[in-house]
Amino acid sequence: MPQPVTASSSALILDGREISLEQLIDVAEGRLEVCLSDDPTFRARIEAGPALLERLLEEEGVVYGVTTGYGDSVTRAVQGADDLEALPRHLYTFHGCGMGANLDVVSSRAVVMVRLVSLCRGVSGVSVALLERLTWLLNHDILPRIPEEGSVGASGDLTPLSYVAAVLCGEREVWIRPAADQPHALRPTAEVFAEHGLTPYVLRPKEGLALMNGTAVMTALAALAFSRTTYLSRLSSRITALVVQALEGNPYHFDADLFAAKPHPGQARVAQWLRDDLAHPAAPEVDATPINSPRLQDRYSTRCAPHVIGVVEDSLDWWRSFLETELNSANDNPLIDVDAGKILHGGHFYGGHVAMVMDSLKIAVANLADLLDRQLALLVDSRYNRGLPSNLSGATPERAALNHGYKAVQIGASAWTAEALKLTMPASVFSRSTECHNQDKVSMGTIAARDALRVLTLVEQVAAATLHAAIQGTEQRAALAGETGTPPVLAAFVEALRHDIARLEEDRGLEADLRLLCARIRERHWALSTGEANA
Ligand SMILES: N[C@@H](Cc1ccc(O)cc1)C(=O)O
Repeated sequence: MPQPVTASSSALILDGREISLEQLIDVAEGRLEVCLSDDPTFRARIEAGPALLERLLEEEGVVYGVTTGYGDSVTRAVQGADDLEALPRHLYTFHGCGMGANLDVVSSRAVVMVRLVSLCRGVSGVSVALLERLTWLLNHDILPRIPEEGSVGASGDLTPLSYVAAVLCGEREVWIRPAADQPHALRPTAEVFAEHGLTPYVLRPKEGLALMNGTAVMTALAALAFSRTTYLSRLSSRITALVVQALEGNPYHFDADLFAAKPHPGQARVAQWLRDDLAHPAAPEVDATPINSPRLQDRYSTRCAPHVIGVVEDSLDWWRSFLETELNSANDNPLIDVDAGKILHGGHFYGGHVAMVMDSLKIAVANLADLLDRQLALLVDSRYNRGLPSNLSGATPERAALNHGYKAVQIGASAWTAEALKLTMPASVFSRSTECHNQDKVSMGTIAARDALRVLTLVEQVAAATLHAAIQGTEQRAALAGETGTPPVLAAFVEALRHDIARLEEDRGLEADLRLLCARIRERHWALSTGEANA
């Protein structure tokens, strides 16, 4: 029996209470351990579920998935102690048909954590021993290998979650670090358990369904996508400020009075960030000279940036609300309501809310790529960039003919943007009737979440490309404008970036720079809020 980790200040105590998306991400990214509460009330509440089931079985009651076949096979009775014990084993076994790439280690951790949080609600009929096994996996950083394809997102994520159930029972493979300083590698679960003196877990009636018949994979992936989106949205605002600065754009497009007239709060927040970054608090009054700005109106990719990025910012609250409700819900079937003394048969494994969040998030995020790609197009084109070199080449005038600066980077950004936009097709509208028409309306939430993550990767690449060019453009503008110079927040940011990437003078391949910038974005390297120091 694995020993529970004792609570330490850095451990998140799980006792059936709600957790936030941020806490989930901290666990997934390995910053936070979890600890199952030893509060007797919590443990008694959990144990009451399997006890009620046992009682029902003794009285020969009928419970879906415990004394019946699964799904459409509900009409087949399963009887006899041996068959009742074998049933959950069959469930994960016949679902062992996952395909596609394996989820990475962070995603696998998130999946295990999301399932654990849900089962801790105490209405899924699992034992404390099963919760302890899941906790043990997380704290030993031993994680199931989970192939990412094969879920229709209602009946939850049956096939990918079968890999969690099978691992608890000592089967299939786990990710484990060979040594503390080495990356995770795959090994047979049985071998790893033997080394830890851990016997395979034997699932009790209903525990297979409780583990698999829920939305943990899509919710875990969605939480990771949400987290990446919050940073990308803020970074897109910073990049926009650099582009406005490099293009000598009109900073008064972000005036506070202007945004008070159309007061979407997230959009107003982006305008505020732009005002702070550009150090332009307010537009001048009409009788001041010069009127407003030498260029009255910029193109939409800068003038309307708060309106594009604002859609992301204003959606964060409802995305969070859907995802946190799903994360903290019991989403399997049937539920065991001990207080009411009821077995409740329903369809909480239907991941429609996650699907909706992911379909809309990927559309809003792909629009960030489109915005940044248009900004990059203005930067590199000497017809629009107000005196900056063609393709922002940093070469000396004598070598200008030979050098092509950001030409290929811009072509790359166009390709990544097109690919991101192409992936915005909603997944949730592609329901298929399946499993002999028992699952005749499904959510496709897991596909939506996987799409969203791919879109995010592409948009982060576009952000890296535009950022690289934008700091080059900002420096070139400063050189042209002389002492009027770069606003302090932007100057500090450019300086921080110059620790990582050199100015582009003579042509050079920028793959390594772009990969480094993408990694920096993923690790939220720069503190972007006004007033915070840059990393
Ligand atoms: N979620 C299904 C159960 C199910 C489980 C496994 C399956 O292979 C199919 C269906 C239901 O409750 O109706």
